[in-house]
Amino acid sequence: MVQNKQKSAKLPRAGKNTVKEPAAPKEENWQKVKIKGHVISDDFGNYEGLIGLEVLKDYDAALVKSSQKRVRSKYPARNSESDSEDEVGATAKSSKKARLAERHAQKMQKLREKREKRKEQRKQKKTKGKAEEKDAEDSDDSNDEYAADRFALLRPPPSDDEAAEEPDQAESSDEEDEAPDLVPISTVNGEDVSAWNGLGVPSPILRALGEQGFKGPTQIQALTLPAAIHGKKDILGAAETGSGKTLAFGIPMLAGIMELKQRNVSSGIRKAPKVKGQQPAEVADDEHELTPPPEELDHVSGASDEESDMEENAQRKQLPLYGLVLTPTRELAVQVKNHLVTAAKYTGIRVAAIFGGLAVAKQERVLRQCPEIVVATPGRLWELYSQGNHHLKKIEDVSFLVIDETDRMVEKGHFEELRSLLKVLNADEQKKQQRQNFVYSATLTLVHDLPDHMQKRNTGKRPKFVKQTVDQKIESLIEELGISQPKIVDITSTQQTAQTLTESRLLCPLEQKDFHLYYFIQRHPGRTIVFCNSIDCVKRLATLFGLLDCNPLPLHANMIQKQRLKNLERFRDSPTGLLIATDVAARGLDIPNVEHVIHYQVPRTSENYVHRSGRTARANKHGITVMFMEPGEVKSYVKLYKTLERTEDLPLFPISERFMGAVRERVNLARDLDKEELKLKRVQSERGWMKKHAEEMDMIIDGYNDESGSDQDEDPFVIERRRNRLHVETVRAQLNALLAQPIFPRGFSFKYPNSEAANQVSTSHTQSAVETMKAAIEDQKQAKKDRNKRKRNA
Ligand SMILES: Nc1ncnc2c1ncn2[C@@H]1O[C@H](COP(=O)(O)OP(=O)(O)OP(=O)(O)O)[C@@H](O)[C@H]1O
Repeated sequence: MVQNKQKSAKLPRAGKNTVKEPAAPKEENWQKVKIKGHVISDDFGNYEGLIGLEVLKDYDAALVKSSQKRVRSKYPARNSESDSEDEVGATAKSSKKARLAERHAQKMQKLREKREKRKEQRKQKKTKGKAEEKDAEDSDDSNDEYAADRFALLRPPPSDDEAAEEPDQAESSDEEDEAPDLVPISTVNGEDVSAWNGLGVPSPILRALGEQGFKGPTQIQALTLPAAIHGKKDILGAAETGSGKTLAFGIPMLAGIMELKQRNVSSGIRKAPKVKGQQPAEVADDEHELTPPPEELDHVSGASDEESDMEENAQRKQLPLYGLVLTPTRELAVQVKNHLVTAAKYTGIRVAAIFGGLAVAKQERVLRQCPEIVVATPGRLWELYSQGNHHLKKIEDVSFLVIDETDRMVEKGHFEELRSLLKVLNADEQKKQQRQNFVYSATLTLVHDLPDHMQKRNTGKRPKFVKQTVDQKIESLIEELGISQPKIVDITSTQQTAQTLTESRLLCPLEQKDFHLYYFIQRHPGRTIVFCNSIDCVKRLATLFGLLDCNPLPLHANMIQKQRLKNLERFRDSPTGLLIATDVAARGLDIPNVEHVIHYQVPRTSENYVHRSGRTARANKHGITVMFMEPGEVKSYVKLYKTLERTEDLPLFPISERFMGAVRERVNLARDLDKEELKLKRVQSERGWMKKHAEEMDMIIDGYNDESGSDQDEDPFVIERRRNRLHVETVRAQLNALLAQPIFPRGFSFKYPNSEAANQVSTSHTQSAVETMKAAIEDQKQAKKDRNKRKRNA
């Protein structure tokens, strides 16, 4: 249903790196064209025939763009500032109810006029071009190659003077009421945001995006928004870390909720498949009184001025829960909630986060407000749901389900509660079909080699076990989650990590890892996350680097939740912050300007490597990752390297031995201090224990009961404690004296030998870690070329 010329051009297929930039439209003259591939009918879209195009697996975005221009001319761009001024003025003049009623009456009047006009036009058209139309349809139908469900009628939205459309579509013009939300706005605060137009982003959301400085969609957003907003399709999206996946599901969910509210429907963004003799659960009512646009509802606090608390509670109990977002970690739940709140600023949609570690009573209070979107970790959600929480009971009817970091969430042995939740969510087939699902992760399409024990059993001609393909992985996800007909967008590169990330590794014996870490932090100050494989390792490093005055902020699952969130806040606030964390911080956390990610230990899985590394180099910024490897970790590194389909070893991060002496001295002193402090604590706690028991038994033991006794000096415990304390103070004084001196003097510049290059790499104190590494990579390349040249000449 595109023009003949476009028909012959191959439409891009969604798939690994296959989604291409759209070509410019060639002709404006639209007509029916057959399209190969699956076409989903447009249920609730506002761009009429366009939707057919947008929901196509292989749709051509160029066509959408050409139509978009027409839409703009129909709804000329508004100046958002002057609009908002008008609105303020209007609010001052009339009461809210009167204004809404007036607006509604105007809309209905317009709608009636339009319908009349269309009917008139249709009549005229029918008598004129009946013969022509029939011919065209006959020729289409006679072609057996295309089944009926593979057709879509695509045409630009009608302008006032244009011929009319298909009767059934004209009859369903109640959806035109939603058009004003899609009126494209071109500027927000003087910034051009027109790049968002045509994707279906309602203007209140666009306004909030513009205020955040998001001038246009990221690639994953551009590729998924039309199918999600217009086509109401389930989305399975894989894109690199930091590429804007949160808004790729957040925007369609908010847009969908706005639409449901306008239609005054509490659930079911999609029409349920028709079953003979059965009415769909909820049908949008043509003549239903429109709910006020969300931005005009005083959702959170305003309404309570006029209503009593009880009334308000009773009303809120009726408020639907439209969207549910599940995340694997508590910190991610908080972050996603914050992203959604910012994007929903002008929609009046309320969002809450529910997660473990905080008081249940507090979260129940939050839920009593009946937020329209709940972002949650599966454990706490299931706990509250099982207890019969009134608002969470509504998850059975949610219209939008997001499973963020899906591959992690469905991992065997994790998040058992997710399976229970899915059973509840998918219990009713009709509700399941009506729900729109979003499944996103940076490593959704990463597949693993068979584990060693399986490979060993693969003897003989017919292998017993075969590696799962990407398609199989996706199919099993679709089945497990109960998704129907998703649009799959995979734009991850083969290397899986962000294009702007510089990757490197550092080889050193186990006991030297601390030296190298301290060297790195001192040499390249900047916001750094150090990832460890265990909580014990995090604790040890946090103590050691605390003694070295690096102000480390630990983050692991055994910390109390408030402290976890506080440490993240502090890290966010400090430009040279040092976060030492387990993989609890590996996924999804979006902390701006993280410059370095250090894998203190080789990650256990390639997914962890990709996600840990993805805390830097986000949103097209540059960043570096350094993987510390001791000889015992080489095997894990090789496995990781194979899964990530790397063909070249990660380059080595350059270290200057010249400064390592000073580094070792400090780290060793800090280690001593740590040991001595531990000893002192142990002696003290032992003494406390003895004293307590002595008191309980009403006994007097020399040296334990009273320190001021005359024979105290003879007490071996007191003597030992005094000696320890003295030693601790001496070591601390020594360390403090050293720490007062910079290791790398300001203004220095030096050359360090590169283990792979014959020549030396020069650096200066101002050079960042990324620059240092890039220079080293260039040098290593040059050295390799020189070596090959020498070999050829020899
Ligand atoms: N259209 C946009 N323009 C500019 N910045 C954007 C846009 N969309 C999102 N961002 C910003 O990009 C950053 C990364 O986004 P987000 O956290 O959604 O990435 P992600 O793909 O979910 O990453 P991860 O895989 O690590 O979870 C955020 O700071 C977000 O505010």
